[in-house]
Parts: sequence; C-alpha cells; structure tokens
Amino acid sequence: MSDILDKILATKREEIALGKQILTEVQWLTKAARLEPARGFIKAMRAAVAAGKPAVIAEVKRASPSKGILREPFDPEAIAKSYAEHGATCLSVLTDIQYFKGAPQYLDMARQASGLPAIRKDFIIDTYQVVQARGLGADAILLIVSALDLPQLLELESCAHELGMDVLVEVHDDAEMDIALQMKTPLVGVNNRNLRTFEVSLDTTLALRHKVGEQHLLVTESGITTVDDVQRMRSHGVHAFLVGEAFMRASSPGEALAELFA
Ligand SMILES: O=C(O)c1ccccc1NCC(=O)[C@H](O)[C@H](O)COP(=O)(O)O
Repeated sequence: MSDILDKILATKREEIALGKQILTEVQWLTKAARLEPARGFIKAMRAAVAAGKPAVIAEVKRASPSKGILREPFDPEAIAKSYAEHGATCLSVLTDIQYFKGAPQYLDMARQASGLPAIRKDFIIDTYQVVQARGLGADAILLIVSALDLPQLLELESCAHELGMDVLVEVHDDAEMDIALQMKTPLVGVNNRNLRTFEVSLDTTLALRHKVGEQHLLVTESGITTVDDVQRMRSHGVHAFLVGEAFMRASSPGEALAELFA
C-alpha cells in the first residue's frame, strides 16, 4: 500500500515533468550562474560546534503531513529574521507546496531576510531539482536515503557540489546510515521521525550516533521540543539540531529558539 513518502515522491515526479516544460534545467543553470556564490552551510555549522555552541538549523515550515497547519498567518521573512536575531546557525526552508504548504520563493525571501545559509528542504530525486535549488538561491540541499539508491545519491551529491552547494544526507536506520557514509558529504542527519509512519523517537539518533566518526557532523532532526531533549542530545555528544514545529507554534520563533538552546 502506498504510504505518504511514496505519495510525495509520485507528486515530485509530476512536478519535475511539468517544471521542465516551464523552465528547462539549462535555463535554471543560467539563473544560478547570475547569483552570488552559495553561503557555506557546513562551514557555519562547524564553526558553531567548534565554538562550543549548539549548531541550530531553524526550520521555516508552515504545515506538515503529520500535524497539519503549524502556523497561520505565515510570514517567512519575519520568521527568518527572528531566527537570525536569536542565534540560529542556518535555515531549513520547506519549498514543497502540496504537503507542507511551502513555496519555492520562500527560500530566497528567508535567506535575504536573515543573512544565513539556507537549505532547500524538499524531496529531491532529480538533478533538475538540484539545479533549480541553486537557481532559487539554496546554499545546500537535503538528500533522503529512503527515497534514493546509492548511485542516485552520488549523482545528486556531485551535481550539488559542482554548483557549490553543501549536502545534508538524511537517514533513519542502520542500513541507511551505511549508505550515507559512502557519500562525500560530512553532514549526516538522523531523522527521529519515521517518514512512513510518522512515529518519532529521539532514541533513533542515540542508537546511530556511534556509527559517525570525528570527520562527520551529526545532526539530530525532528521531535526536539524541550530543554531536556537538547541536554540529552548534548550529553551524548550530539551538538547539531534541526528544529521546526517547536518554533513554528511559538508566537516568536526566535525567542523560542533562544529559550530552547539557552
Ligand atoms: O514533518 C512531517 O510530518 C513529515 C512528514 C513526511 C516527511 C517529512 C516530514 N518532515 C520533515 C522533517 O524532517 C521535519 O520537518 C524536520 O526534521 C523538523 O521536525 P520537527 O522539529 O519535528 O518539526
């Protein structure tokens, strides 16, 4: 039976086919070539951790398949500015329209308003979307191991690197981690949420953290909501975080970030 991840990936295939009729990969490449170079996403994350601080990827997320609408009215520029003013390291911007009520243009809006490096948070399965990501202003892309095989991951990663972008590779279990570790990127995210069942457990990160060596930077993703969650992760040597919902439900996302990581 088709689950939500399969549905999202089917939608992406349709969007890519349609997108190519509107603006070709070459046209996106031309757009990308006119932009300033990508900001160093991994560099910013590493600098925060080297300074003894948590590296926080703050997410700009209007809605989600598991929780519905998280924030309305939704002002991506104000949210991104608030994050930057309260110590976020980087941004994660949902560009998916159908399932997360995001938009491609939110990426540049949030990036310009904050001055921070931003990752395009979407379901990337084709080089078309990678080139498009750079053309939209992305500094990094997300690649999800459960959506791709190793040759696809390597091809998309290489395309991102050629365009000067960083890659966050996302895993959820041991087998996926083994695949991610065959890639070049040192930035590995463990999603505590099972994207097929929506079940969330922070134990997912703790079970997989030993597999990641010193040369990698491990990011714990999803379900981080309390100061205790943050302390638990940090006491186990996990210093990089990706947080969305906890900030989106707060009246001031930036103040919520400062409180969570005080
Ligand atoms: O958030 C969802 O419901 C979801 C469903 C299906 C695929 C992906 C999904 N979320 C993407 C994410 O990984 C999260 O947005 C991100 O890690 C932040 O999580 P949270 O802090 O729990 O909002």
